[in-house]
Amino acid sequence: MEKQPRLLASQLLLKNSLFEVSLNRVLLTWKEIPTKKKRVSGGIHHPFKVAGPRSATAALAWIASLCRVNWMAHNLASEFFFMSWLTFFITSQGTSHGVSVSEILAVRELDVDSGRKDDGRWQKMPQKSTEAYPYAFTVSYVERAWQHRWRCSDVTFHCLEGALCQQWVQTIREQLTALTSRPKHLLVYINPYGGKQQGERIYEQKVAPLFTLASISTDVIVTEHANHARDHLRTEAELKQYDGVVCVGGDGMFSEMVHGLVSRTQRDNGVDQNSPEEKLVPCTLRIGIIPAGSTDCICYATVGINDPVTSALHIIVGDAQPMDVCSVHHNNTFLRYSVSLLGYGFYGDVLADSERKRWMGPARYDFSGFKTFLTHHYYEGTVSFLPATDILGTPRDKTRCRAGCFICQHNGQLYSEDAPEICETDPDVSDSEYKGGWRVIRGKFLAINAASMSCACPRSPKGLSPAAHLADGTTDLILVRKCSRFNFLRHLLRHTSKYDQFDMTFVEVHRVRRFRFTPRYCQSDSELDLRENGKRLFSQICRDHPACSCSPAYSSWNCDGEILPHAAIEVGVHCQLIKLFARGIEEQPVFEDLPNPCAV
Ligand SMILES: CCCCCCCCCCCCC/C=C/[C@@H](O)[C@H](COP(=O)(O)O)NC(=O)CCCCCCCCCCCCCCC
Ligand SMILES: Nc1ncnc2c1ncn2[C@@H]1O[C@H](COP(=O)(O)OP(=O)(O)O)[C@@H](O)[C@H]1O
Ligand SMILES: [Ca+2]
Repeated sequence: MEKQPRLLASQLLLKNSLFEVSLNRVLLTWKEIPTKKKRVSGGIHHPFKVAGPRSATAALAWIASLCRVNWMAHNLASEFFFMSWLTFFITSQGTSHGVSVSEILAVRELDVDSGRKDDGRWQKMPQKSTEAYPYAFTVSYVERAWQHRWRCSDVTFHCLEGALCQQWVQTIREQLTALTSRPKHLLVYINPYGGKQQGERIYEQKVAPLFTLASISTDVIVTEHANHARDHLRTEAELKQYDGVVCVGGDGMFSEMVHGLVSRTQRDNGVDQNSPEEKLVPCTLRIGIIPAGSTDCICYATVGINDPVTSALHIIVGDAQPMDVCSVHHNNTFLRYSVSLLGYGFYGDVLADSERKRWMGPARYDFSGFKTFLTHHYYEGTVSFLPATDILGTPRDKTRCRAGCFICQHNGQLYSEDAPEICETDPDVSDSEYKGGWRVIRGKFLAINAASMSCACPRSPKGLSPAAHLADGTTDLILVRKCSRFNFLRHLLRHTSKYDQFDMTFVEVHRVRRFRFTPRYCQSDSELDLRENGKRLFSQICRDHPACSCSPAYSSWNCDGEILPHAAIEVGVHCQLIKLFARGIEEQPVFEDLPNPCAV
């Protein structure tokens, strides 16, 4: 018979019950061995959950309170998850449990006599176990909680013999060492001023202990100024010694990481970033995000929640999620990269206004959003784009980009083969033209948004473009034409409800590979300075068009939370240029007889 050194099956004691514990290459399982003497009395017996309700009454009260909170928040998705969790809770009944080896975080021996684990933590041991089964080891593993949150759980097994205990610990450690995708050494940048200015505290209290538990060593840099992390990554950091880089902050901080890493990779490979047509070289190091910012949309859209512990656990287990990156150029000069939102008009104006109100923290976006909504400016210009017609998926799909997304895999392969550009015609659109596969649209726009991913965030859990994909090599170009304030409000509100924000006459959406924007009153490059010329043009336009609503000539581009210095830009998508320590949003169980709230 073939020898399987990693396979163990032992009778171990767990909370005063005997369990058969086994381990193979993919799963650690423990199953209660029924004994006639043993009788579970009083409520639901649930020996595995370390942090959870201890009796049936407590459990029901806990679930009821959470459901109530969810109901108040109108968050149906979380309720469905709770129902499925409840199913597990009742059916598990304390008899069997399984944990994927890939989700084991650590294993350590327990010094039963002193009640101390070998990592120095103290724990009270049950009296009976210590007498009969004097050796013990603890396995820490990932447990799924509500709304895509992950938590670290512990389970402690007791053994009759020391040798058996050691064999278990050693075998599990071997299994973990064999997981080559896990990082061992990380470079961490903390923005102490992001979001509510809690970055350092979040890292020290919630993340560092988990990294220590998982034997991950770190070099930590607390940034001293904006672009500190970007410049350090681009020029100084000795990247060879790290398995990944991590930022603690918001989307702006993540953007710094992307710029540092992508620029460094291009420089090392002799690629000129200033050429818009240049094929960029993908980065090998993965980026982790510990959310501590204002919007946290990258984290929310790649993990499903902006929760520091969840993100830390995704880093520890060594997840990898490829992501598209847009390059933004102006007149053959590189400006910036974007991974989430490129927004002209509404989102550009919101950002420009909110920058002056940083002291308000994350609420600045709501304040400036309200103000910008009231000003109701529109902007004239020409958008030309190259539709992505040869790929799977459209922006109006009901399917969503989720962990293991088939569309991202399929289109990713297609892009690596340099798919040809396809020319299409659409006679229905009167103000559009076609030039060599490019489509040209002129008009007055309240907003021009390009979403390379859904841009889901706590403000809009389905995002700006709910069907956008993280790694399909395209961006969804959303054009919101001039309309009444009431209609624009309806459009905005639909971002927060199940209704389709694109199903409105003044909104169109295209899945594109490249696009360009030229404002109507575009000046030659030398004289185009938004801030200086803006006021002059504003009055000129108003003189020329007395009936207009006094909109200025230019807005600014919001590029992942940074203002771009030019309005005329050219954008290209680079498929799967970077990788994150994430796996995409995991599907939550859906009950067949009920509508899936995530799918509307
Ligand atoms: C009426 C409610 C309307 C809600 C509409 C919400 C749509 C939200 C989509 C947000 C997409 C966010 C994309 C991410 C951008 C970030 O890269 C970037 C930087 O993030 P960081 O500061 O964490 O570094 N964040 C941003 O640019 C912030 C954009 C946030 C826009 C919030 C807009 C709120 C609008 C409120 C309008 C209120 C109208 C009320 C009328 C009665
Ligand atoms: N030490 C620092 N001092 C000032 N600004 C910083 C520092 N470190 C990073 N930044 C900048 O702060 C901006 C906001 O950071 P971010 O972490 O995204 O928070 P938020 O989500 O609140 O905007 C980013 O543009 C980043 O470049
Ligand atoms: Ca994409």
